[in-house]
Order: sequence, then structure tokens, then C-alpha cells
Amino acid sequence: MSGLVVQNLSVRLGRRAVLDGVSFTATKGEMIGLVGVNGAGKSTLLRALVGLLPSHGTMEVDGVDLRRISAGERARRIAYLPQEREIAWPIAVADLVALGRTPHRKPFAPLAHADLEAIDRAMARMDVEHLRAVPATELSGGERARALIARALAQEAPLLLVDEPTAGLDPGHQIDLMQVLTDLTAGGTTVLVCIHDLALAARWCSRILLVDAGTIKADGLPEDVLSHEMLGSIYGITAHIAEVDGRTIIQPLGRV
Ligand SMILES: Nc1ncnc2c1ncn2[C@@H]1O[C@H](COP(=O)(O)OP(=O)(O)OP(=O)(O)O)[C@@H](O)[C@H]1O
Repeated sequence: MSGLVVQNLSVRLGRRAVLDGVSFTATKGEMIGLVGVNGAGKSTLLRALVGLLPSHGTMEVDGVDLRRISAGERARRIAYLPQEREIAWPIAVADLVALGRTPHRKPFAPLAHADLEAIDRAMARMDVEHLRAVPATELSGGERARALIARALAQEAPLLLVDEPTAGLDPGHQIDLMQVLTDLTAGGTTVLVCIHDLALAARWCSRILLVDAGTIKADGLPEDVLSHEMLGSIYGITAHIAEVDGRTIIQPLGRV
């Protein structure tokens, strides 16, 4: 089938089963929010999908078994934004974003026209064009986050995995980013986004996977998964939940 198929995915780290029999499918053009408390296993799921962790179980993208393809082929199918925003050397923003094209290029080949277009598109989407020549080590936290997201977007892979992409972004850029991700899904990209901001998750995601202690505890529409009961039992919080223009609005209020 087209899209992502995950069946019985398990990850052990040390003596712990950090992911335990995770199964779900994501069809083309879905924007799926991964929510859950700290340590639930959300980042581990993304890292297993990109092959950064040893895992067991089935992982397929568009019918292709991810375990049977090279790292380069995998990188043409999956783009990944890690949670860490560290950039250790003073690479110019345009060169950082260009790294997203690596899976599409022959070793040492110059950037092709298609690469340059993808880089420009990604920088425009993340509003970092004006920072093109700035060393990444001289960016603010939010600017650095936007440059790193642009690098992932430049990869133009059919599956985009992003770990807390809105962390550190101002409210305007948070909305811009969620709109960019939505536009990508309209073009057929499948997006998995780890997100703690339940207001953004409810407003923008077409579906929510609730990760709890390494398993998928709930999988459904935001208004079904992000209920008062779930917010109380999983997060131990109360919230104001309303509907505006057909969208679920969530405002966390306090502890249960
Ligand atoms: N190298 C490791 N060895 C053992 N346990 C690990 C290792 N790395 C992560 N873990 C554990 O795996 C669990 C899941 O971590 P993960 O980063 O996937 O959680 P998360 O849901 O993304 O959390 P957060 O919301 O805090 O980002 C945590 O309990 C963490 O302590």
C-alpha cells in the first residue's frame, strides 16, 4: 500500500522495551500528531523509522521494506528533523539547507538546478532566505530551528518525520510552520510530527496517535483522542476544550 506501514515495531534500549509492538498505518497526505508524556517513546519511534536505532517489526514506505534498502535510498524516502537543535560548526545557512539534498546527489557533484530550486523553496517556506549567508552558530534558537527544518524540507521526501518542530518558534512562525506542513500534505507528503503543544496538535493534525509507555494507547481524530478523560488520565491535567470553525481548541488549565 502507499504510505507508511508499521507493524509490531519494538525497540529495546538496554534492558528496557522502549517501544513494544507498535502498529499503525499512515496514508499519503495525512498529518499525524504523536503525543504523549515525556519518555513515552515518541522520539524513539521516529528514530527507529529512520534507522538510527536497532528495532524489530515491519516498516514499509510505499510498499518498500525499509530494512532492505540502503541508507541513501531510505533518505530519499524519509526526511527527519531530530529534537536536538545543536549545530557545532559555523556553516552558512544556505549550505546547511543544501545538506538536505545529499541523498539526491552523486558524491562530489555540484548542486544541480533541481537541488538549487529545492533549497530555495525550503528556505522561503521557513523564512530563512535573509539568513542565507549567516553562520548557523550565530542564529537565535528559533532561527536555528527554522534553518534545520528547511534542511529537512529540502530533502523533499514523501515521508517527513519532525520531532517537536514548533519548539522555540514564536507564535507567528509556529502557525507558518503548521501551514507549511499542511501544504506539504496537500501535495501528498505524509507527515508525522511529535508535538507537546496540544492546542497546535488539535488545530492542525488530521489524526492523533497517543503514545504511552512504548505502545499506541489511542489512534483517531483529535477531537476523539484529546478528550477530557484522556488529558486527565495521561497528563493529569484539566483543559478547556471547545470547537471553533469546526476545529478543536484545547487550552490546558491546571492539574487534576
Ligand atoms: N540510550 C538509551 N538507553 C536506555 N533508555 C533510553 C535510551 N534513550 C532513551 N531511553 C529511554 O526511552 C524512553 C523513551 O524516550 P523517548 O525520547 O522516545 O521519549 P519521548 O516520548 O520522545 O519523550 P520527550 O517528550 O521527553 O521527548 C525514555 O524513558 C528514555 O529514558
